[in-house]
Amino acid sequence: METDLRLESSLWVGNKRYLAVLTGWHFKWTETDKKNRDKKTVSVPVAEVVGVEEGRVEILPRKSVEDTDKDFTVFYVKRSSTRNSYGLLWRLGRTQFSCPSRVLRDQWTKQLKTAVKTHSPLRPHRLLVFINPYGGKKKGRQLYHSLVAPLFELADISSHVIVTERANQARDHLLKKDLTGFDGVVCVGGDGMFSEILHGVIGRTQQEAGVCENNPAVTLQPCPLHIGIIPAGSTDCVCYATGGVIDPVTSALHIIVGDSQPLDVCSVHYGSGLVRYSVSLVGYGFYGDVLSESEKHRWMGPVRYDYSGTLVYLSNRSYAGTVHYLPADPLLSSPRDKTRCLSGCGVCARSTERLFPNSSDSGSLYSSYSGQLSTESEGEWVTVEGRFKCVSLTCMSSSCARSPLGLSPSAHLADGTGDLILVWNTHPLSFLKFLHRHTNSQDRFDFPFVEVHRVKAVRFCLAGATEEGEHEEFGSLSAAADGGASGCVDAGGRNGSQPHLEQMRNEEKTVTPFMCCLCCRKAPDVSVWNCDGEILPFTNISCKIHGQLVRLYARGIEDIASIRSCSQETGDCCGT
Ligand SMILES: Nc1ncnc2c1ncn2[C@@H]1O[C@H](COP(=O)(O)OP(=O)(O)OP(=O)(O)O)[C@@H](O)[C@H]1O
Ligand SMILES: CCCCCCCCCCCCC/C=C/[C@@H](O)[C@H](CO)NC(=O)CCCCC
Ligand SMILES: [Ca+2]
Repeated sequence: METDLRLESSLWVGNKRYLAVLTGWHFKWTETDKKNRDKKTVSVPVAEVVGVEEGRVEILPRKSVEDTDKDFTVFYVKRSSTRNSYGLLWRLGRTQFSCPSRVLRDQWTKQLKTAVKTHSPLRPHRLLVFINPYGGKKKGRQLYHSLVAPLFELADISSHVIVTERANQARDHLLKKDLTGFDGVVCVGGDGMFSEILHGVIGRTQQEAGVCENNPAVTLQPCPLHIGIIPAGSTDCVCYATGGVIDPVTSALHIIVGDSQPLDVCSVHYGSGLVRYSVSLVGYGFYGDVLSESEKHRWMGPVRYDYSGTLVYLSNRSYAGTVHYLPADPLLSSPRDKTRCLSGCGVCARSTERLFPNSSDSGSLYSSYSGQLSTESEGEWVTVEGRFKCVSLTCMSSSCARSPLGLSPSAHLADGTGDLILVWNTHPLSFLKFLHRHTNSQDRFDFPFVEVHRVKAVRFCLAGATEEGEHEEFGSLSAAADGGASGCVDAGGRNGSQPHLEQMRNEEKTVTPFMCCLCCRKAPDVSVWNCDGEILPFTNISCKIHGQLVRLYARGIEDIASIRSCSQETGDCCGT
């Protein structure tokens, strides 16, 4: 195949002559002088070619085509670093080539298009796009139409766009409507909008596979539809943590080239029911209180979190509880090993082999997934009881602009584990130091009142609450040998009605002390759980991490050093 696709000829860019070569994987052009000596080379991986057009074409600020016989234009990914982010910005590079003849021009465009098809099999052809017009600074619709839609058009992607009119419309659509022909789902919005898509995509997949989501012991079916995120929210934590930048053009280009980043998902259960899924934060205490306070100040927009964070910090609360956790294998990785999960991460790749052992290629999208319960041995549960400032569980680093290394800088996106961070009650100034370290690269776990554990599952109990009943449901992760499909009740999020949870919610309310407001003198005994920015109506919850349950159109955070060393130079840039 390599040899079939090879093409080599002289081409002109402006008034300079280049030797252009298309091998299987790369399209390169090298400037040559009159004595045929090589000067600089531009090399673009074929998988990062966005589009090939006949003539002299521009797409931004608006599309213009000069339909000449001997010219063609190549659009491709061009990288640049950014000052306040860890990842790389992707921009649209563009080079216009002139050929000596029309025949050669047609040969180049045909070969390039074939090479692109061959080397990026996961490129989407048809996408379902949901825009939340009210997310973040309310610019989602404008961002999509001005920056993203022209790129999708250039890449021959057809999209069905739905501007949402209510919360949960996107989730309900994914659960109920015909999704035939779509390769992926794109959300234009923030973490809340992503969460809707996540629930829709996971729920739909389990529904079609006959798997019960309520049972924490069951192995959920990985989702075939990819999810793309065009960031237009307040925190955009999922986008930041999976790419290192918050930038609509970068996200659109990752979607176009069909990048595929697996992501761990945590299911949160109460008793025998699924409550929600989470990818970034399941947090009790400080983060729950900040969220609950910030909901009163939504009108402030993204600064509501800073305002509420200050108020909650000043209220100096801590909460009693018992945390049970199931440690992950300490030989595989550790939350304090000072490594970072970067694009092509070895820890995540080895987890793919462990999670999907019969698959020869992780890119084959779970082709050998059997739907069986995990055979991994369960290990010993550990119990910790005390008073905490906060209890946080995160499946990934949860980095965001506020905290560029996140809650747990060495957490992995796709290793099948989460990091449990326990912050014991401490002096307010010590807690402030801990919080402050989230804004820089100092070790946030290097305090005597902080512990962090890499885990597969967690349970939380209010102090004094009996564990009976609840624990029987979750005591053994491998107990539900029926695959979970039998006797299952409708899971939370499936269609908006959650009758089994509604009843339990009422029961729990009768034993949960009233959550008082900040102006009361007496501090409340009980906090709330923040689950990816949603307040949970339960306190005694169980969580289980599902390795690589979904896939995003992303590739993790690119290591700037290794990209620089690959000596890529690019042509002119027509991105924004
Ligand atoms: N048309 C709509 N009207 C009202 N709410 C909506 C609509 N569409 C979606 N939503 C809901 O709005 C909530 C918040 O949206 P989103 O996540 O996009 O922005 P955000 O809250 O500003 O950002 P972040 O979640 O990153 O902090 C989501 O939970 C989503 O369910
Ligand atoms: C002295 C300076 C103190 C600064 C403290 C900074 C600490 C920042 C930690 C950031 C953790 C982000 C975790 C991500 C949570 C998201 O799933 C969720 C939905 O968007 N956001 C929030 O709940 C919003 C929660 C916002 C919490 C602040
Ligand atoms: Ca993980």
